[in-house]
Amino acid sequence: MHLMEFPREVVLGHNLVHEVVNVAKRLNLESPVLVVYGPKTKEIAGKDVERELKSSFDVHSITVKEANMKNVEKVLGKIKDLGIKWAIAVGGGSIIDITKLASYKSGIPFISFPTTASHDGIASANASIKGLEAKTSIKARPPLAVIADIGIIKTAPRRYLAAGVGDVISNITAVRDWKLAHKIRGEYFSEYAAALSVMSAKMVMRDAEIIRLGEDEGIRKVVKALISSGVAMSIAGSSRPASGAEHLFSHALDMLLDKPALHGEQTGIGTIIMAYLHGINWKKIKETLKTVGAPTTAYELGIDPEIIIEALTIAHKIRPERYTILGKDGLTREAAEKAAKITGVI
Ligand SMILES: NC(=O)C1=CN([C@@H]2O[C@H](COP(=O)(O)OP(=O)(O)OC[C@H]3O[C@@H](n4cnc5c(N)ncnc54)[C@H](OP(=O)(O)O)[C@@H]3O)[C@@H](O)[C@H]2O)C=CC1
Ligand SMILES: O=C(CO)COP(=O)(O)O
Ligand SMILES: [Zn+2]
Repeated sequence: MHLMEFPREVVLGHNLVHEVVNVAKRLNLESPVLVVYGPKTKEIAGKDVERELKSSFDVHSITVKEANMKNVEKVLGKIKDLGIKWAIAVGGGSIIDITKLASYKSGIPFISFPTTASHDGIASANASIKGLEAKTSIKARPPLAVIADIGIIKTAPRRYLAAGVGDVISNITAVRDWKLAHKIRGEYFSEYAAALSVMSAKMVMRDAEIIRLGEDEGIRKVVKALISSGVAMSIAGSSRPASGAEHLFSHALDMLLDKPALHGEQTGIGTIIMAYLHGINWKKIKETLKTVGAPTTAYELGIDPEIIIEALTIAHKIRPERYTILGKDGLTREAAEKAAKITGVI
């Protein structure tokens, strides 16, 4: 059986803190609600969401930070102890993932209230939690609703919007890898999921000049692309349409570094290199990332070139069941260095 679940409502616009109660009421959500935020996102929007909800619901809140199992358990504990009926995640990818997994494990719905446009987990059904045996995302459920306030997302440093482009542009190489796995390994391939995923990437590439400005129009475009990318993953029933070898490279960096760069920054650079390996137009990908202000070199990423090479050589081991351009044996050190040098990443 292949169950596809999607958000019931996606609200995109301005001053949406006031809209949270209306959305919750339309979805027949009841008290008590748990608001989940991080230390920063509490100040950015969390407290306001909490205040607004208090007019109609019994409200509890919790501050968490890193997306690890300890924090998921903390949120789960609150949900169980307080008999929470639904949750709302106000934050970046980490806060959304913690809430997504806790809500899935406890069987309650959650609303996604992103404060950045930096990742395509906003509307997706999977959660990335660190410290698990799986170094990649695991299955959960998508949010019941997404409320994306452009004014709030605009307050995030520009770096986050550029990272969002890096996460969406990954779809180009992810779908190439998926097609390869379909041809070579007979893996299930969804034309619809692949088409939606590639379209999202192509649209941000086309609109890079608008996105670069960091104004409302560009933010809207990135948010829509991130949501579409999440929907493509739900259609596929896995992160396949949005995660190929470029994501394996990013996961490898996460393993090797105490302080990795932003997820989307790393996947963007991974896309340049994997596009080169696929023999497609990697220069166009690099140009798009440059245009939106995303890093395109190890130096800009703040990562030692040696670590880039190492990540490229170990990436294929991270999710061996997902066939990619890296093949079963991965890149030799020489091949990794060459690919990184030719593309100007190191
Ligand atoms: N589930 C999925 O399908 C996917 C999941 N991911 C995951 O998402 C995570 C990456 O998300 P990302 O958003 O890049 O990073 P984080 O969620 O880790 O956020 C990084 C920092 O940005 C802060 N922040 C959030 N919003 C704002 C704002 N408006 N202004 C200023 N600072 C802000 C956060 O604050 P605070 O400290 O308050 O939290 C945090 O300190 C990774 O763990 C990745 O694996 C990525 C793609 C897909
Ligand atoms: O980040 C993701 C999609 O953008 C999720 O990918 P993974 O399943 O590789 O963690
Ligand atoms: Zn990603």
